[in-house]
Amino acid sequence: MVSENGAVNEDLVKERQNCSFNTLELTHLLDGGEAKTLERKEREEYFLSDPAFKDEVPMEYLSHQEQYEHSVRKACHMFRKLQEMPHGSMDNFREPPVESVAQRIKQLLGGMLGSAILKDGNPLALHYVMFLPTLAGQGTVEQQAYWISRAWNLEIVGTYAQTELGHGTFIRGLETTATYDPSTQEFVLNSPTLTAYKWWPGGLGHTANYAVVVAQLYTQGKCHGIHPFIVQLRDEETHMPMPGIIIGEIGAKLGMNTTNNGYLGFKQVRIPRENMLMKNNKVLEDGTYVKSPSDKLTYGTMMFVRVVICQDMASYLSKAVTIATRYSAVRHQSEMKPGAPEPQVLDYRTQQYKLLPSIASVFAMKFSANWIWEMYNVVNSELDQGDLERLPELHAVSCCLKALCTSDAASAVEIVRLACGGHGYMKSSNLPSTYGLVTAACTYEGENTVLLLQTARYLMKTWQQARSGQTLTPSVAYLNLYSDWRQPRTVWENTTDCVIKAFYQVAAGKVKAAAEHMERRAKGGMTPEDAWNETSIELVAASTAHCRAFIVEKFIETVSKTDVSRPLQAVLCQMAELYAVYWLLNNKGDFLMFSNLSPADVDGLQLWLEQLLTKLRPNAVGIVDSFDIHDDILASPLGAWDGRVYERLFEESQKSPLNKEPVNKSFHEYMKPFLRSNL
Ligand SMILES: CCCCCCCC/C=C\CCCC(=O)SCCNC(=O)CCNC(=O)[C@H](O)C(C)(C)COP(=O)(O)OP(=O)(O)OC[C@H]1O[C@@H](n2cnc3c(N)ncnc32)[C@H](O)[C@@H]1OP(=O)(O)O
Ligand SMILES: Cc1cc2nc3c(=O)[nH]c(=O)nc-3n(C[C@H](O)[C@H](O)[C@H](O)COP(=O)(O)OP(=O)(O)OC[C@H]3O[C@@H](n4cnc5c(N)ncnc54)[C@H](O)[C@@H]3O)c2cc1C
Repeated sequence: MVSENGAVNEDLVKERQNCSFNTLELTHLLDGGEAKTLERKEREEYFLSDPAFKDEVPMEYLSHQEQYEHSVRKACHMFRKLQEMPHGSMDNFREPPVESVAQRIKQLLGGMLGSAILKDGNPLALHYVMFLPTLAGQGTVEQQAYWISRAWNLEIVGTYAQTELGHGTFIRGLETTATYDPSTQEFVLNSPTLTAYKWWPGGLGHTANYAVVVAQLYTQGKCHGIHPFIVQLRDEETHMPMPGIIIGEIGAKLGMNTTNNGYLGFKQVRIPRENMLMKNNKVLEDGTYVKSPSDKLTYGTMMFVRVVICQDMASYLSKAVTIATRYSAVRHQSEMKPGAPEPQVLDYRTQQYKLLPSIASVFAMKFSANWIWEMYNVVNSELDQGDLERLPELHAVSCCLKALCTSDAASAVEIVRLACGGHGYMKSSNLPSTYGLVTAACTYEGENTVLLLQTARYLMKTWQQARSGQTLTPSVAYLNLYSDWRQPRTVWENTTDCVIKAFYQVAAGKVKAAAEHMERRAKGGMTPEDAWNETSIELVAASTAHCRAFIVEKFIETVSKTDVSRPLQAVLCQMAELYAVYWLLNNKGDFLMFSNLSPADVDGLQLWLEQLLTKLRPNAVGIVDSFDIHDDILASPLGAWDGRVYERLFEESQKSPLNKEPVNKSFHEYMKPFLRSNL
């Protein structure tokens, strides 16, 4: 079934002919309307048609240093083009406020355009993703006016230096100190130990010349906890490290090798008092400390990034499933029936089970990412008005959503990579590096287990409120409804209403079980902290169940409210059902324990899942086509639109530097003498 002369692969042609809905309609829905699709395509054309972004030699064949140098060149060119972008599509891009344009930055830096231009990470990403948002979120109006305009115009390049060699999660335990000296009105930054060295910040190694540094603030002999400071790291002209700054790159990693993650030590480095970001807490000239209404406002940038990561994961996963689904339509293997032609691997039920729930996950992530982005904006404007009431809820939802979106994306990318057999193991397939980018997000911006435990903390509190009969906010209101799983069981039905209810019953059951087990341990004499630690496996499970219920509900709700044609509505409903039934069956023990599901209902659910796979199979290629991902963004011989998988794989092999000469010199130097010696 190999096409000739560059024609589209015949299998893909048939798949596209058999698609039951209008793929353009779904593209527009996902982009947010036809105009947005056009804008996106214009933007893609503007960047991707530029020869300066083409790699003569694939990045994987370059040295670590060359990879970095190419990435800096491309990143600078990308942001130059951004500044020069023709009027119309990006006209307010040059203007702060930063967060209002964060969505556009996401499109550039994130899993779509960004990863097409800079395949293994962007050395300038932290400047946009964390340095600028921290200036905007933590700086006073005067600080914003000075620093944001310098950063926005790329007169300076910044990063966000929080994590240290000794501490990433426990930020109250950071060791870097910033001690106020009222005689000179300066802060003195110091790294008292090796473990106090900053470790990990993106772009810190050799790219940034400034950083927001998070350090323990000392003034008038007292420590006031961690605060953000702007520190100059390198000379603006020569780029040499400033006096007292010890700086470099941390070394090669599983992925993200061009983000230039760095280390940073301070030897009594002095900065002006005005360099402490003082929107929330302040230090006056005489050293008096003025506290803000909540210390947690200092954590605002982390919250912002956790929210945007969800969207980013949807982008990476949509690429991976597009590659694997198109490949599975083109790939033929084995015999389903004796003597019959080799079927497309997409026709194997097990292959459908790998691909279709992963495709459904893209929608689930997109819809919940949109929801949390809106909530973030609303709560953030409330915070600006001094109303902190919904901050804990936003923190709880953003923590668990970040954790589930990243861990689901990492598992699904690996599942679909394996679904491509040997070819998925090739770097050129782009699946290994996509995995590297996605799995990193399980750790950065809050390690996932730790974040799930943050949500659990909130759930334990709301559980106590539910028990005392208080009304709860919408995201946890189910705890009032389903607090007793021993209530009489009703009949199970294979309907979305019954399924949503069951997900919430499971979440409530797990929250209750964790709370009771913790209480029992405390009553038995354990300290609350020990009881928490002993119960933490169940606490993580409760948080996960809470978040899964929420994602399932948002998916089903969004699909049912979406105004689209009937054929598309049918496909979206099937996707939402598949997502729900897949996760239900994967955790059936929980559902048997806490919901109306009984063992006799499980066969029916399995059948429902299989029926959904059958219904969705003919539309698999159509759905991933609707993601409308440019071939240069997919960057994979397995996933290109035309399906010329084998020709492209062969072309890619020719780029190996080893194939430049028929005999490698190692033959003469080592092999030949060795072989001769054996004669
Ligand atoms: C452009 C699009 C592409 C995006 C892709 C980005 C690519 C860029 C690549 C990489 C960037 C990565 C950058 C980083 O990793 S920066 C470093 C991030 N570090 C972390 O996230 C550290 C994680 N640790 C923490 O957040 C915290 O330490 C903690 C685990 C939450 C614990 O904090 P702490 O010990 O102070 O708090 P307590 O546990 O005692 O809790 C105290 C109460 O505060 C509440 N809390 C905690 N955090 C927050 C918050 N952010 N907002 C609001 N409230 C918060 C907590 O719930 C407690 O409340 P309670 O009422 O129970 O007392
Ligand atoms: C690719 C990448 C980019 C990064 N970029 C930046 C950056 O730009 N700026 C920056 O400041 N940082 C950055 N980081 C650091 C990142 O934020 C931290 O790695 C992350 O917060 C986790 O901290 P840790 O590495 O110290 O892990 P640890 O906290 O040491 O985690 C190790 C293990 O301990 C467990 N653990 C820790 N605490 C608890 C607890 N309370 N309860 C239960 N279990 C616990 C964790 O679950 C985990 O299993 C980056 C990291 C990566 C991987």
